[in-house]
Amino acid sequence: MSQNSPVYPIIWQKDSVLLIDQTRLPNEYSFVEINRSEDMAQAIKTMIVRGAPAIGIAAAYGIYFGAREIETNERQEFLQHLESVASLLRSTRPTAVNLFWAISRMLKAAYETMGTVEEIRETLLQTAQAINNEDLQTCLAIGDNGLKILPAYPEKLTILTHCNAGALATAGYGTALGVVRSAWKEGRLARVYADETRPRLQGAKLTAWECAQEGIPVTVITDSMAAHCMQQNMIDLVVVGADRIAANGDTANKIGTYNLALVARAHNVPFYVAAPISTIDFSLIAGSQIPIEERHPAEIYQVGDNLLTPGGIEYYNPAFDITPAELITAIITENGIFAPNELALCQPRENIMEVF
Ligand SMILES: CSC[C@@H](O)[C@@H](O)C(=O)COP(=O)(O)O
Repeated sequence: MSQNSPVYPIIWQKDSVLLIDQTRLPNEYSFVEINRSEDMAQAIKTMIVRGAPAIGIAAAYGIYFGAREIETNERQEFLQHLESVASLLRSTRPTAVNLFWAISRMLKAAYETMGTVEEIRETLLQTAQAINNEDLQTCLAIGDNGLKILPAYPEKLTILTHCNAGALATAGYGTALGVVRSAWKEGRLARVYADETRPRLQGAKLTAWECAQEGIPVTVITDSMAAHCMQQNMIDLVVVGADRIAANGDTANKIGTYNLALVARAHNVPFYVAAPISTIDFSLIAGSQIPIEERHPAEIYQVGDNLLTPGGIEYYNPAFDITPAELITAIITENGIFAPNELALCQPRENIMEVF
């Protein structure tokens, strides 16, 4: 199995969590210490921690912090309090299903522990740590599975990716960037092209930073340059992450992913999604049912203190879009590679979404 990358965005230490502050990268590599559920909810909302698997892990620790915040030995009162912490954490970001998946798994662990409140707290800590550790293993497996698609392509590949689906967006290593890392380690990667990813620039700031850390050759382009690069035969394949995949394979990912998939189809460039099975929402028949987060328009009109647009105008700032399954070549998971219309074969680890 592949070796890990050195970037861990969520670190458990003694009785708090250290988050890499992703709003400050690449200019500053610093950590924020969190030990309260409300602060964890705020960190997810403000994108100190971001990326579908990472916000799931962060929310799991948030539930554990919530469990420490109530002084009671009464089981029912304790579980009720956990439910309200869960509601707060669920309200932070609507699109990435890993958030809801992780919270459900935490609540299930609490309900199924028949011991004292203190024993439930201990179970919750262990469950949060398990979610974190498992995600790292999952990403390594996705990276390894990604290698299986490479024989069909040139010896030295150029891969285009969008947003940041790297170590920073997961427990470590990454999903789409995990495939890139594995290809690099196998000597199969010539270069990765990173879309800058307007408006929050996760590609320019985070993906480029991660690649630079490990010496992976990276070229940042603006989102509007992808079609030109494909027309010039500069791109062998596209690999992106996902925030939520419906049962029919329609995939929600960072805004601009759909454009990229259309452009890739127009140029016969294969378009892969790399994601853990916890990102598949088998309760949704199609992508049209996936809730799309809308964020503050300042993300569009303001950079630092500079205003980019005139006053008195309107904005629309959806943070994600839906790529229809028919534009996706295949979905790379920890359990193997699946055609988007064959997702039922990948066997969800547990269909927890239906339990709660
Ligand atoms: C492995 S992360 C996959 C996705 O979460 C990623 O591509 C993405 O869209 C992240 O969006 P963000 O708004 O930065 O949380």
